Amino acid sequence: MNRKAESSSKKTKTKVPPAYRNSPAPTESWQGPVERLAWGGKGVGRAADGRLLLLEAPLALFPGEVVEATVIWKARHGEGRVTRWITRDPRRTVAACPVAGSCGGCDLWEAGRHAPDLKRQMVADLLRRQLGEGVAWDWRPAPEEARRHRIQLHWDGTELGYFRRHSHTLVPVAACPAAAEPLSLAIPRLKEALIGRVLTTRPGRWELSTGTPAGTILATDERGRSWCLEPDGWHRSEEPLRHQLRGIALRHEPGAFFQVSPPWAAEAFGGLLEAWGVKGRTLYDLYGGVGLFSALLGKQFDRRVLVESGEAAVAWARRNLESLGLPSDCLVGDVAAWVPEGLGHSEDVILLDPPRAGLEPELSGRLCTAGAGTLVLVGCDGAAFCRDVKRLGEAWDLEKVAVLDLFPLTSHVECVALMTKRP
Ligand SMILES: C[S@@+](CC[C@H](N)C(=O)[O-])C[C@H]1O[C@@H](n2cnc3c(N)ncnc32)[C@H](O)[C@@H]1O
Repeated sequence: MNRKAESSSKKTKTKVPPAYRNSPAPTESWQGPVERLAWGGKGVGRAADGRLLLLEAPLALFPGEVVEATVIWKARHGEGRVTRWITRDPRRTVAACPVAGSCGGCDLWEAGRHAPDLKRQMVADLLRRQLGEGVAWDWRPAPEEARRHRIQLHWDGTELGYFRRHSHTLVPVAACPAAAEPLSLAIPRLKEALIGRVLTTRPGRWELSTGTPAGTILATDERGRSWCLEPDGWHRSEEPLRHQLRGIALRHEPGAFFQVSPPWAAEAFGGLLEAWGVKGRTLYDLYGGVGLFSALLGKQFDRRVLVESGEAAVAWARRNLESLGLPSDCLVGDVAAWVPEGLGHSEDVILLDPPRAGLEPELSGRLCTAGAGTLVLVGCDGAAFCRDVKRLGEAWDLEKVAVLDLFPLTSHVECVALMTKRP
């Protein structure tokens, strides 16, 4: 093929959706019942020859529903997108969001008030399969009023909105019912300022965030520059976000990691750690962010060592814990490199809250040599969490598991384990 013919053939290639990319297999149509929900909210179906099928639908699937899907077959299983419902579960409801189904944010809108039941089933299935029948666990549902205190929007030069699921196609939004009301009301104000060139007009990501209680609104661009929304418009701001949570004050840079729904997260984690009686001499707060867990556990420990890779987060952790009168060593570092063999003494607690991917294998191995008597593992990806609990199981006994519904309307949850060191 000459160069011209080659380049024209490239131009005419059709765009393949990400879930179907790299697949040599053609798509085919499948019809059948959803047997159960797998981890992550996908429905499990089965082909006539018994092969497993993972089904994705934009707004929840209920076990027992009969659906039609477009499927591609991989080596061992199929992946399908639901295109039609043959039977619908009577619990399915109308989504209270005009862009539900097209925006990639909340995947359980049509489950309505039954969404927590679906999540609970999903988690039960995962924990039973991964950790065994005998593991008892606590479920902490989200309160009705839990809302997001930060949302990530995209500006394409004309429209402001969320990305469509599995794509970079913009879905314009004028409001977001999953966000705290002041944040939702700020969306059109941000768009107005972008259109009016009051704020930088370059296409890119914007984060809208608010503190606790929700009130002050900050818009942060990709370069980390923030503007505060005042009655007369947006003003450049260097101020941190401020949260009052369970009687403690925390501050952090806008745009940095903090719990999505801080009042509920603080209540859920704080209540749980209190109920579990987590206390001791030194707390190793690993992946510590701006010090949320060190602050929540406060005077339950004589001393805290916080390790976190973000320099700005560590600077805020130092200020936060100092203001709370909690003596702490806050260190910038990679937890996997920092954790030594034999960390801590029997009265110490190691608390780990890693990013989604969980713990690196060498880190789990080193934690198995620790001298600390108690370990708390927090994980926002259930599969990675179970894998890490099993790896740590070489030296640590699993005492308790709790699952917190920190992300209402989505199939995401936060898993927490309490483990004690075997003598
Ligand atoms: C899930 S967040 C938890 C933060 C904090 N515990 C909280 O609840 O606010 C994970 C944190 O780990 C930090 N992090 C990511 N990789 C890291 C690493 N290899 N070593 C240390 N910190 C890391 C991130 O910057 C982030 O602040």
